[in-house]
Amino acid sequence: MEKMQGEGEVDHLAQPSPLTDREKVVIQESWTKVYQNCDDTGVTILVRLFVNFPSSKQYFSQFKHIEEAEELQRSAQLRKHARRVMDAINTLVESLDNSDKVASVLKLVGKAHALRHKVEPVYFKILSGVILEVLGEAFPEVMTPEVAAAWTKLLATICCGITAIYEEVGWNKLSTSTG
Ligand code: HEM
Repeated sequence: MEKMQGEGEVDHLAQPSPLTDREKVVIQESWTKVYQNCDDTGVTILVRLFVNFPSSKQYFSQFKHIEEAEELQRSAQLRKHARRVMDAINTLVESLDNSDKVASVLKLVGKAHALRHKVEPVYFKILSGVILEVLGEAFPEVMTPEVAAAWTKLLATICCGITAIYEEVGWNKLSTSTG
């Protein structure tokens, strides 16, 4: 049976302390390498999410019934979403010193996924664990313990911000009222 806990240590309920200047720098430096391989890394992350947590496919009309990793990898809808996730993370990483920009990106993503795509917020936590795992495997020389700790904090901040938007748009009320 599929595990529903994120694989990493990201806890979307605990509001992390703000990133330090040093953490911002190590995130930005490490991201440069990751973003150079944006398409491959994004697709690897999304395929891992959908293979390890098959229920996360339910929201995607074009590949929700596909099980084979190779076939998932070729899906245009998956590849498009991978690119969007990576581009959004890129904007966040570039804007670590601009809290208004970070808040507006999280608001857009949170609102669209809650209201339009109706994605359970737990999947953001699960995805964060998968991101940490794949970055650690694909870039072992970059993801030192210090860098991984900074990424864990950034991803927890993202999950926390998105969960706050879900609450703001009444996600609890909506999901309990529909059973
Ligand atoms: C950091 C995490 C994520 C980011 C930055 C992100 C970003 C985006 C963006 C920019 C779009 C396109 C614009 C829109 O329709 O709102 C999108 C669409 C979508 N996202 Fe996400 N997403 C994330 C995580 C997830 C997760 C965890 C799921 C579900 C398990 C999900 C499911 C969807 C679906 C179903 C669509 C519509 C796809 C389509 O119409 O082809 N997203 N996402």
